Parts: sequence; structure tokens; C-alpha cells
Amino acid sequence: MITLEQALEIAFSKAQLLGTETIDFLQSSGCILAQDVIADADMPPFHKSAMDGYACRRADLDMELEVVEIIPAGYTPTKSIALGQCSKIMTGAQVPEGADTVFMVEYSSETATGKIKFTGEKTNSNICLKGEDLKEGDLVISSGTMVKPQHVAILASVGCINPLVYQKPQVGIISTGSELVNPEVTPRSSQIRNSNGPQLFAQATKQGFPVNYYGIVPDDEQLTTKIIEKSVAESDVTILSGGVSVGDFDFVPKIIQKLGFEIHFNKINIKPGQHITFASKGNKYIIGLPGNPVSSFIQFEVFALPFLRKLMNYQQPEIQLPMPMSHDYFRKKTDREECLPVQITNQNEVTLVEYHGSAHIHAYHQAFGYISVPAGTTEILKGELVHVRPL
Ligand SMILES: Nc1nc2c(c(=O)[nH]1)N[C@H]1C(S)=C(S)[C@@H](COP(=O)(O)OP(=O)(O)OC[C@H]3O[C@@H](n4cnc5c(N)ncnc54)[C@H](O)[C@@H]3O)O[C@H]1N2
Ligand code: MOO
Repeated sequence: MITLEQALEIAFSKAQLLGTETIDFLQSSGCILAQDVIADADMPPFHKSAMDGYACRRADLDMELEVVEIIPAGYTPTKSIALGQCSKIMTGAQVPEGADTVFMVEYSSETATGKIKFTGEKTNSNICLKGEDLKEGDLVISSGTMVKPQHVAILASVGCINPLVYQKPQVGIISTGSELVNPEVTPRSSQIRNSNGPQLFAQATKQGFPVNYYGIVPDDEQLTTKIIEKSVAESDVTILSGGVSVGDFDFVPKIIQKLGFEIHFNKINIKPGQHITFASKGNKYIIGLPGNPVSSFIQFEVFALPFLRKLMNYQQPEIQLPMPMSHDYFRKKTDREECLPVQITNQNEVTLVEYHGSAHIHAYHQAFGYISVPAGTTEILKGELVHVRPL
């Protein structure tokens, strides 16, 4: 059986990058930039006051100063500051010529004749110099970056309102299983509510992927074929849950082959969720996830998500936080890599959450993330570093 690493290698080798498009920067969160973003001006664009106060010459701080002008933010000063003079200035306003210091209004007093005195002992210059953050032409965000809210602020600050980004893959989500009913229905005996579909929808939309949600299809070959065909026509990546094992009604592998897809693997040596199918036909992909709820949840995180990101040319490694275990952990069977839900203690240590196996999605309601125990590892001792993947 192949490892997760090998599975990702195979899937990445089949991934055809989606095209690029320019979009409204307000809609760019979660996109991967396909261009470098360059500063179109110095930042700050002028010598800017960092405080509300008085702009003067440092050499004049012990003099009584005449106020020659009031400078609000957004106003271009008209007077330059000479010996014994100051301008009242607001935070964010342009510092007038001749001034090299702004003292805060809290450290000032007015004399009987209306002059201003500095009452502090010493002061910073309180001036942000033109271009001290960025120079015109500087690279501010490099191609390949995933846009987060802080990048949206930077795009705005340099006027890049239509960035070039990689298109996001359209994701189709199908839940297979004749035992499934919609969440609003009270299941009869032998039925179970569809939780994988809503969970996959939430996982995909959390990452910003557009989703076509097809709900439940019973274990019927014709109906399953029809819905897969529809999803393939409307989506780049179709994600199914259930129907990929070896039961009499596990049609999915057969159907996708009939539809002309090539199956690249149907098992990964990982727990939970070893039954996972990956197939492609040109630039269309099908990922068949195991029906057990934790399996489909974890397999989305460890396999489907990196693959979806690969289609957008995302090349950054996934974040994993090295943290010490708060207790010993032992296991008997070590043939598979195993993902386990964890919490973080107040001492910043990792504790395993009570977890009964691949149907026990409720274990994850209190999980901060999960750790992966490599194949071959029998024990992790208290204090040993594990790598936590946040959820
Ligand atoms: N003979 C064998 N049987 C099974 C094996 C095996 O190796 N040999 N592996 C088991 C494991 S492990 C898993 S995982 C499942 C994978 O099979 P399927 O992907 O075909 O999944 P199903 O049989 O359809 O469902 C498994 C389980 O999950 C529940 N389920 C399915 N879909 C949903 C949903 N949308 N929401 C909530 N729960 C769902 C389903 O009712 C089953 O209880 O195969 C094992 N069998
Ligand atoms: O492959 Mo199953 O998903 O381990 O529970």
C-alpha cells in the first residue's frame, strides 16, 4: 500500500494548474497570487506625524513657540517652521518643512500670550519618515502567496485593486449511501443522517473553494452515475464520500472507470481512511473518500486540501506546530500512519482526546487539531515533541 506522501506525489503529478484571472481584490481572500505586487509609491508617502501635538525644530524645544498654522490630516502645510515657531499638527498629517520633531499635546502648555511651551523632559521625534516602510518599486507581496486579510490591506495600500490570481477549483460534493437521510429528517432504524456532505461543504468553503453541493445519492448504479456525470461537468474536482470499499453496493470505482477516468490508487496506508480513491481524466478529478465520518474529515485535510491547493499552484508547506506531549502514548499495531485528535493544555502541551475510531466524529468537537503518528512508531513519551496540525 502507498503512503500518504506517495499518494500526494502521484496526485500532484496529475494536477493541471488552473488558469489565472484578475479579480476584485475584495474577493481575493484565499486566492494564490499569480503576480508580484509592487509598491506604486513610497510608504509613508510624506513625512507623517505619529502624534497629535506641535511640530517644531528640536533645537527650539526649550523656547516659547509661536503657532504659525494648524495642520489637520489630509492638508498640505503652507508654512515652513523657522526659529521659535511651531505648527499644531494632528496624527497622520504631513510634517511642515523645517520641523524635525513633533512633541505630544499632553506635554505642552499655552502661555498668557498664546505661545506654546514644551513641558516634557525629552521627546522622540514622533515623525514617520517618507519611504521608511517601503520605497516606490519595492516588492510588497510575491507571486505564490495565499491572500489573507493582511495582504488585502497591502493590496489596498498600493492600489492593486485587480490582482492576478490562480482560479480556484470548483468542488462538487456527493454523499453516497442508501442509509443516508438529510439532517432535518429523523432517521428510522437502519438510517443515519448525512454528516459527511455538510462537513465536506464546510471544509471546502472554509478554505474559500466554490462548491456545488449535490446532497445524497442512494447506492444505485444508475443514479450514482448520473450525479457523478453532472458533478464532473460542473466541477473541477468531484469529492464523494462512501461507496469506495469492497461491499456489494460500493459502485464508485466501477462507475468512474466507466466514465473514462483512470484510477491512480484506491488505498493509502493511513488511519483513519485507508479506502481512498483518486482518479483523473484530463483536467477533471474525482476523489472518493471513505464513508466513515472521521475518515472523510481527515482525508479531506491531509489529501484533498493539499491537492485542491496544488491546482491553484500553492507551494507553501502546511503549518505544523512542534509541541511536547503531556503524557505517554502507546499503540500495538504500527503498520499504518495514524491521525489522532488532540487538545492543547494550559501548559502548552499536547493531550490526546478520547477517540473511539473512524465513526467517532464527536471526538473532534473539542479538538484543537490532530497529530500524525508515523507508521512503525509504537510510543510517544511525555515531553517528546509532536507536530500539531491546527484545524
Ligand atoms: N470487507 C471490508 N469491509 C470494510 C473494509 C475493508 O477493508 N474490508 N473497510 C472498512 C472501512 S475502514 C471503511 S472506512 C469503510 C469504507 O467504505 P465506504 O467508503 O464504502 O463507506 P460506507 O460503507 O458507505 O460507509 C462506512 C460508514 O460510514 C457511514 N457513512 C457513510 N456516508 C456517510 C455520511 N455521508 N454521513 C455520515 N455517515 C456516513 C456509513 O453509514 C457506514 O457506517 O468500509 C469498511 N468496510
Ligand atoms: O478506512 Mo476506514 O476510513 O479506517 O475507517
